[in-house]
Amino acid sequence: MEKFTLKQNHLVGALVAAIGCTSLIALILMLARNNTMELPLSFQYGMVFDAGSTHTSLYLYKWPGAKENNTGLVSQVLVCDVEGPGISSYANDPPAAGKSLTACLDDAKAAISFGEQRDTPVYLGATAGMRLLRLQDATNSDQIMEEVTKTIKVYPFDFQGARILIGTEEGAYGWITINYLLEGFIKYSFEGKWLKPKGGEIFGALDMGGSSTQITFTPGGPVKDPTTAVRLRLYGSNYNIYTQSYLCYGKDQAMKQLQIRLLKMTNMSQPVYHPCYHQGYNLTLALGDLYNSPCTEKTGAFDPTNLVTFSGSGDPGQCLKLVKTIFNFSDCSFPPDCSFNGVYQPPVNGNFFAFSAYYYTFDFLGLAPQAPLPQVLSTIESFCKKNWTTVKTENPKIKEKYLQDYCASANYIMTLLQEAYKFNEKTWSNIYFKKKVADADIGWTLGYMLNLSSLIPSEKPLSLTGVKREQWAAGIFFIVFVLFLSLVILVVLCAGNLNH
Ligand SMILES: Nc1ncnc2c1ncn2[C@@H]1O[C@H](COP(=O)(O)OP(=O)(O)O)[C@@H](O)[C@H]1O
Ligand SMILES: [Ca+2]
Repeated sequence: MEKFTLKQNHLVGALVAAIGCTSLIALILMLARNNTMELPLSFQYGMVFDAGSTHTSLYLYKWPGAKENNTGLVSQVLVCDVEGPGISSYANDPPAAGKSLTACLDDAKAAISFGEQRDTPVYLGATAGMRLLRLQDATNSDQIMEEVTKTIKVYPFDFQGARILIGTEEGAYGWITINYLLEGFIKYSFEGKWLKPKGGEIFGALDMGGSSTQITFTPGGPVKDPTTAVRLRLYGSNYNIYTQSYLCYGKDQAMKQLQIRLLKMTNMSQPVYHPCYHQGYNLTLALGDLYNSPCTEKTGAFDPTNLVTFSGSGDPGQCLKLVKTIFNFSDCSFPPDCSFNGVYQPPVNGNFFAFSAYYYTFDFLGLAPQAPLPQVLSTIESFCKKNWTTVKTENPKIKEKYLQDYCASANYIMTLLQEAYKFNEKTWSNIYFKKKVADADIGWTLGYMLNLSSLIPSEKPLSLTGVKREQWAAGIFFIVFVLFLSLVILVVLCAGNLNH
């Protein structure tokens, strides 16, 4: 009996020692794994060409590599401004559109380590300038897209395609960019958990391009026109957004529309007085340059070489009146929920970022991101009344192509925001005129890349490393506890054996 108990004790002892050893190995392995998690992370890169109607820019982004890719950690590394005009301006020389991109591609290549280049996705998205060109000449727009594709393919990146975005995408991706950068969808908390930010606010997006303009927001009620609704599932939550893109209502096409109205009103008698241009400013254009867009098409014959001169009269009241004539505020199939031209829009809701030409115009006028409405109105009025010589001498460094239009574009912006979108004295303060959020430019490019590279999952990620911190702590605690218990049992067994 005694012999048998002793044998049993040895057996139990061996078993406990084995468990102890296994626990010790597990502990060492877990600690080692934790150490590797603390090692500096490698980065992955991605880039997007924003081929706008007036200008192309390349945005390079980076984020920590490996498993950390679905976190709120994508940041902007560089922006490269392509020399020359937008790609749609190369209608007569498509290969030149491709060539224009090489300097920026070289810059991006220099910024990415050799080993990472092949894994770097590159996208090119063209917007309203190419939408307009496609309407005029689809073959020509295809040629330009082919040429930019050819150029990018020469580089050692992972080219993901060049395409023309539809207005809905342009609006929705701008909205995703803003709310991603604000961490409005999800936030990585201090305790290492993914949380939906409590009371975290979702911002709307107001984008003013050269050829189109977009408004995107989460409405307070249901969307009555399904063609304007976009459903998104991001990090386990559903978002129903309203988005609308207005082709021909970007800043530059709107400026052309004003010129056409004036020409029609004045019956071509020269010069044509322009109330939105400063006194003393004269602009002479060939009719061919005026009627060259689907937004300003002329019915009937005309001589494209004929010249027309617009002469500034610097009259802000008349300018506002003129601006209103390019909107139709009377037709509406969803009364009273229309912006203009019969387009449905629910009442604006929440805060908004107004970027691109909205920002440039307000920034030029020296207005703060949230300048009060009366200050905005008086600033615009006094600026429009300045004569051209004063405007030029006060702003020697500003390009004339921008300077000539700030009065007109400010009045255009105010009419669009107040009369069309229906921002009032109360909701005006919900608009922030901004260029950047969290050190990244506001625009559709980041949202586009996040979506196409699956960097924003539909469902909530478990945690940063795949193992929650509490689970990891519980594991360590359990192993240490088993080790301690094994030690106690061994000591008890040894003491028992000695007694025998
Ligand atoms: N410094 C500036 N001052 C005023 N306007 C600017 C400035 N820089 C860019 N813009 C305007 O911003 C707009 C950018 O539009 P863009 O992205 O090229 O066109 P789209 O988005 O319609 O394809 C254009 O109207 C351009 O004139
Ligand atoms: Ca744009």
